[in-house]
Amino acid sequence: MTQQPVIFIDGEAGTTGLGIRERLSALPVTLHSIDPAHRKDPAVRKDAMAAADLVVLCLPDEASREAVEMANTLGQAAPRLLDASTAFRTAPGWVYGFPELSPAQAEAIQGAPRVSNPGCYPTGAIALLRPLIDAGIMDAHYPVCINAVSGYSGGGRMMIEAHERDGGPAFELYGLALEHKHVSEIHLHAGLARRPVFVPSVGHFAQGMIVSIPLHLDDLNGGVTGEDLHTALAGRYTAQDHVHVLPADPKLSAEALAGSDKMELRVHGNPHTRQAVLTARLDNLGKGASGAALQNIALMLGLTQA
Ligand SMILES: NC(=O)C1=CN([C@@H]2O[C@H](COP(=O)(O)OP(=O)(O)OC[C@H]3O[C@@H](n4cnc5c(N)ncnc54)[C@H](OP(=O)(O)O)[C@@H]3O)[C@@H](O)[C@H]2O)C=CC1
Ligand SMILES: CC(=O)N[C@@H](CCC(=O)OP(=O)(O)O)C(=O)O
Repeated sequence: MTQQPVIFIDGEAGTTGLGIRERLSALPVTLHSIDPAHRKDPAVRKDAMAAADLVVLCLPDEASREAVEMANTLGQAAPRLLDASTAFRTAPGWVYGFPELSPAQAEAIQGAPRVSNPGCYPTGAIALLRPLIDAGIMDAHYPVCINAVSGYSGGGRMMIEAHERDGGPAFELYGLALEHKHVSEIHLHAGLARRPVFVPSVGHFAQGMIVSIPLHLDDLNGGVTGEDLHTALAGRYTAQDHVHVLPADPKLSAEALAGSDKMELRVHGNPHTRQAVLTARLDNLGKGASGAALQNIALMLGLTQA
């Protein structure tokens, strides 16, 4: 009998770590767990890293950087790494773990020693923008503005506790200093030349997300219509299991995909006003975090999800 690959989730008890652990039953792998009482003990974590083929880091950014340093000290015995934090998403030497990014990306992830799992908001924004820029429909200098709303689980354990214990706020804009940690990731991987304006928000619901991007069609190239945008997106994702391009819907609830690892893209165009709104709907904990991590784990280990 061939041995199953061994996975260690550093941060297994956190929101993202738990989501990945639950999903691992869909893959033929062995999970190497450590005693939760020792979850921050460097010696115990280093031994677990040495025992693993793949380590999934589900830690705050600074702890992720320290974990990578720890893995580096293992030299030849260092495991492959998948990092769920923001720390390495634009870093040289890391492959961006969004398999649908381009036709070559899944293969790049398969062979990569270090993969960064995308952010939840960037997953939606990049999925909408990158195909339009690659197709020459949107100029890379287009002044992109991105609005988004997330469920409170996106803020991790602290925000979950604040909402579930104290009950609010019902809806809150944040990131209004326009320096949200996801902007550089969107800027780079969407292929934009100009820094986008990004306005995130959080609502009093646990899971779900909508990313929306308003467009003036006359400022795109070639007199395009909403149908042209739909065709460009649909053509790009036709063979993808996790990304679906659907007809416009006059109303979208952010919670509809809670518990799912899929993402829905739509183009809401108005031919009279020559305007459109692109939307991506996903679960911030699904395709926005743990579901995407599972896709990357399967690719990196050459496994098929059950
Ligand atoms: N929640 C989300 O929607 C998403 C989160 N992410 C990213 O995933 C990462 C984890 O986030 P999330 O799961 O939400 O966070 P949580 O706060 O829910 O979990 C983080 C876990 O890491 C543990 N931890 C903290 N510091 C260390 C350390 N030095 N050594 C070992 N363990 C440590 C924490 O333990 P303790 O609680 O005891 O401190 C906790 O169990 C973050 O980088 C986040 O940005 C990515 C996509 C979406
Ligand atoms: C609602 C909320 O607070 N969301 C988080 C983003 C979720 C997250 O942690 O994103 P990463 O994938 O980059 O880790 C935030 O805006 O910081």
